[in-house]
Amino acid sequence: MSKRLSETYREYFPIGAAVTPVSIDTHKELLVGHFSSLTAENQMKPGILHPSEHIYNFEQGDVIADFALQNHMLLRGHTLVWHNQTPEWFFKDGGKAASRTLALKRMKEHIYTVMGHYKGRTCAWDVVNEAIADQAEGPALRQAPWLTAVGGDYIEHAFRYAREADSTAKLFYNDYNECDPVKSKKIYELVKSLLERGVPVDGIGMQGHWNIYVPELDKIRRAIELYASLGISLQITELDISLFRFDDGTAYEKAPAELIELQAERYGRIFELLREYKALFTGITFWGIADDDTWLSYFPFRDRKNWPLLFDDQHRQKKSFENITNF
Ligand SMILES: Oc1ccccc1CN[C@@H]1C=C[C@@H](O)[C@H](O)[C@H]1O
Repeated sequence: MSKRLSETYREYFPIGAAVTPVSIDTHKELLVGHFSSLTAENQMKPGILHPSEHIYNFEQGDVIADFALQNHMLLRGHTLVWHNQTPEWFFKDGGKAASRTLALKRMKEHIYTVMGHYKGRTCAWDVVNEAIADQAEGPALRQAPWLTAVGGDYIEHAFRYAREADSTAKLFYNDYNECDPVKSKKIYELVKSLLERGVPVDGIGMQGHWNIYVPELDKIRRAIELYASLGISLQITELDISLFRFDDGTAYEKAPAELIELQAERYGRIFELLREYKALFTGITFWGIADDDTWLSYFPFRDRKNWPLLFDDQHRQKKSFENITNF
């Protein structure tokens, strides 16, 4: 019997995957065999859940939540307050911009309704996603509709509403490029200031959209140590290891063997590091299940094939899988 990923990591942390209502069917064998936590890749975001003020669509999210329940898996909620995949109606009032009061009322109602619907089935929520600007210079917070409508305290309100809505779920601040020395300091300062004001943040989600070159291991280590110094839990929430640097538009028909080898080495080293910090991590989630099911074949370049995960296009275990399970 080949190794089962989640069994191998039973003493370390739950191993999860981002799924869709389609992939829980097409990749069921891999999911049930190797993963113990699920995240809805898109089906629990405002754009799908709450397309207009008085309409909620829980059907797709429920398919994923039901699958997690039936297969005794954890479920991470992703995400409540974000600058992307969030309908414009949240920020409009007739022909003008919604007031701060109206925007906060809608945020509260969204969070209460969505978290209320999944209460008892979600172990954690990415309450706020990607609030920090990537630019080294300028304001710490990225320009975002919630920032424009509410002001800089939109993040604090989101977490307070979330705690009121579901006191059992762990509440995460989630972001990418989270190991960049400049951005990690800004994430740290944001969460530190929230905690100092008694805002209920339970953890930091390090998305982990990495590649075979960067971030270097010492940058990952420094970010882990920096965030851990806040005394909150950590999760890798969207792990994939691209074969390309972010803005490299190179394309291949088939994954070059030497890059797959580099990727396997990289996965091995990264999981060695994560195991070293197992006391800090409460979950490691991959952003997809197998290479035939990755958003990176469509981002940042449309229809440019990528092979960032542990299982290949035919759902076979890659060298990366072996390198993180043989230790
Ligand atoms: O790695 C990035 C680079 C630029 C923008 C966003 C990201 C990551 N952003 C993530 C990726 C995919 C979405 O499905 C997730 O909800 C989002 O959190």
